[in-house]
Amino acid sequence: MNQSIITSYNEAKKLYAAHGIDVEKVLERLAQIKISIHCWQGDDVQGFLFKDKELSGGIAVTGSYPGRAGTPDQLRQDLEKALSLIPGKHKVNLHAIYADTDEKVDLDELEPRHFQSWVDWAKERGLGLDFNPTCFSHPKAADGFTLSHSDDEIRNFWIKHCKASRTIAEHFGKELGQPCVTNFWVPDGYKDTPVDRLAPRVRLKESLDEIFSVEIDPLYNIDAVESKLFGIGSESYVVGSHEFYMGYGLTRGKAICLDAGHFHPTEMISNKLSSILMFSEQLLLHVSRPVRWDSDHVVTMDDELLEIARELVRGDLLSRTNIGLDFFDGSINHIAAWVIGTRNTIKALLRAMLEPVEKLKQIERIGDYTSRLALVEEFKSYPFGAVWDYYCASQDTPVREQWLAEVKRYEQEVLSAR
Ligand SMILES: C[C@H](O)[C@H](O)[C@@H](O)C(=O)CO
Ligand SMILES: [Mn+2]
Repeated sequence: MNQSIITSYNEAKKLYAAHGIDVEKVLERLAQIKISIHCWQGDDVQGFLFKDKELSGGIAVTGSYPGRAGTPDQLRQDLEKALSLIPGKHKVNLHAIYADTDEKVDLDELEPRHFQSWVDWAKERGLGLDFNPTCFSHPKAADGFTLSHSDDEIRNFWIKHCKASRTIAEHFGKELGQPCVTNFWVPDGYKDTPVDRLAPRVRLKESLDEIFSVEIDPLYNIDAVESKLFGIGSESYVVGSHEFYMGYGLTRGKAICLDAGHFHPTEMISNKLSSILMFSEQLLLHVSRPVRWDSDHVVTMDDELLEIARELVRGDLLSRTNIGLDFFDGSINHIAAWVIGTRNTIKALLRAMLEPVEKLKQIERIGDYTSRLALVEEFKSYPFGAVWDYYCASQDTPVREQWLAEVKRYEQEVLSAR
């Protein structure tokens, strides 16, 4: 390792040690944290099951940056490149439309064998897999309703798909020796104000109860349910609102998924974590970045990211929180997007771990808000960057922006040939 990285790290260690922070222990802890890296950033949420299907469900990818993955092999190759530039051991998050098969198979007929190549790949690389049923980009979701559809035939199709998804997830968990988190998100909602808000919610509840009626060992699969405030075409009403899934998750023992982009623009998910985890065993996060709306921008080191990380660290919530990413930016290099968003998420956790949490809590308890503000502000410019550089180097990943040259080289040699 470069001597200047070691020298800076040792100096930083002394500054943190003066506040009782053991940097080596922090790095050991950081290395245990898995981020669930979403495959869909790699191909603008296209998937492989249905060729040339329009993305639907009220979500949108803008931009047409060249080189997106067009086959499962390309997507895995790109993920490997991204993973080689991100410190730590992580998980990859798949959607059902990423099945790797030549068969003509619909969503309700998917089986674990259609994902065997992903399992083999993950096993070989020591990665975990997470999963999502895909309740969009399909003719049976064309009118914007799936699990809460008023037509039983359509609703049953989606119930079957979600059941199949849990069987696939269970297989992932068994094969990979770590639980697969299966996240249920449906786009169902109305563009304009509905007359009956209740009936679709009753149907969604019934569909979910039917899906979850099959017991699966949590050693293999953990279910999560994701709410949303609005989508494109569901501006006035979303069936699976935050209140709906809070109630559903808490009464059914399901993890609640909080997506940072699924709330009012000034409503932050960081302020929800300690409340939800007081009553729920587990939580799933979709770390994303809304810009004016649920725009799924690449995660940057903004105030909210740091606040999410602080909440997880200060409340000792990390062991019960599954951290997933959810952004899709088609205007920049797809691999760079993964690397920037994932490195930022890990770096924010490191920053949070390098704060004198116990000391700050004690100061707050005795009402010394002056010292609280002073210390929190001073710690913002403590040398966490030196610790981050050391961590990246010690994990055999590029230090600072060195990863960018590698992405550019890969773009020249691999992506530009697609
Ligand atoms: C593709 C994902 O499932 C999707 O982004 C979902 O998680 C979501 O956040 C929809 O807005
Ligand atoms: Mn999401």
